[in-house]
Amino acid sequence: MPEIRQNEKISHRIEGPFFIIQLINPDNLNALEGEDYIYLGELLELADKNPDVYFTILQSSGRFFSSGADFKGIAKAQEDNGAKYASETSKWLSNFVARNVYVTDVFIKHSKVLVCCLNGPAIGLSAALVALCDIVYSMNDKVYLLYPFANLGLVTEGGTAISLPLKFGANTTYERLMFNKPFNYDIMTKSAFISKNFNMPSSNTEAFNAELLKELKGKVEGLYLPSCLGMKKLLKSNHIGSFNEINSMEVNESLKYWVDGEPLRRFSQLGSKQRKHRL
Ligand SMILES: CC/C=C/CC(=O)SCCNC(=O)CCNC(=O)[C@H](O)C(C)(C)COP(=O)(O)OP(=O)(O)OC[C@H]1O[C@@H](n2cnc3c(N)ncnc32)[C@H](O)[C@@H]1OP(=O)(O)O
Repeated sequence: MPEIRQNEKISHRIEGPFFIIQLINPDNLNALEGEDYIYLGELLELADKNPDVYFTILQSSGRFFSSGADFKGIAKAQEDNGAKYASETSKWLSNFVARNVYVTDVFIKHSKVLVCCLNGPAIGLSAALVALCDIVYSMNDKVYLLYPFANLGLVTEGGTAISLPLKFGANTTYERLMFNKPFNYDIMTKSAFISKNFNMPSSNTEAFNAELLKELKGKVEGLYLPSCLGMKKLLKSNHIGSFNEINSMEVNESLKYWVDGEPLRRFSQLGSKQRKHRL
């Protein structure tokens, strides 16, 4: 495997045709900073380039899959002033646009089958990446996806302006996004977003990950795996153009919100617990 730097919040390994990526920072509910999302993207690129890999598996740890963008990281970006950037636009192009567009693009164009082991809730950009996966399994019925853009002064990102209507239907998407409500387990099962619920207790994510991987190993036995990649390519071709277009539109639309400063005010309230998401 080609070398890649280490990241203390994300591990990876290869087992047979599976490239397994695991979020390993349960203490802050697997929140990710900008650099972590870039690292995740780089791992996906490694999996993409490896001819022995057919499935990229996303696992997590603890009680949340991921609570999204780390508000401490966003505060750091705000302090990132000095002579480094000529303007607020320049700062947020670097701290937001470039990162978001990159990680979303890597997920959109990924050629291996993307499997998400959803052990718990996912929020924000992380939830957007879950919605870009090809197959999702849940640990139990406590899982949900929350896209709190309306509560944070943001707009859709990570391709959600297209992935959510495609996967959950347009009206459900409008209602959940406009009023900042989670896509809960019932919605996810009604729309067949979740392929199987493993019905395991929330305290046992490692057992869920192990059981799911064992099941996947059984499922791929005897298959001609290049067929899986060929089918993924064809299935993806239905919407790839729209995903690429929306990725660019979303970040460009968001930029003015960052420059205006409303997301920062709201992320800071979230960090100091003056603001909460209604769940
Ligand atoms: C690049 C810009 C892109 C933005 C898109 C996004 O991703 S927007 C989404 C941003 N994320 C959020 O809005 C979620 C924020 N977190 C919460 O609302 C709550 O923590 C929760 C997820 C609803 C869980 O609440 P609960 O009461 O169950 O747990 P705690 O709040 O006590 O959290 C436990 C510890 O984890 C820390 N933490 C949680 N989320 C984040 C986060 N996003 N960033 C940083 N840290 C996070 C939390 O602070 C607690 O740590 P302590 O040290 O114990 O205080």
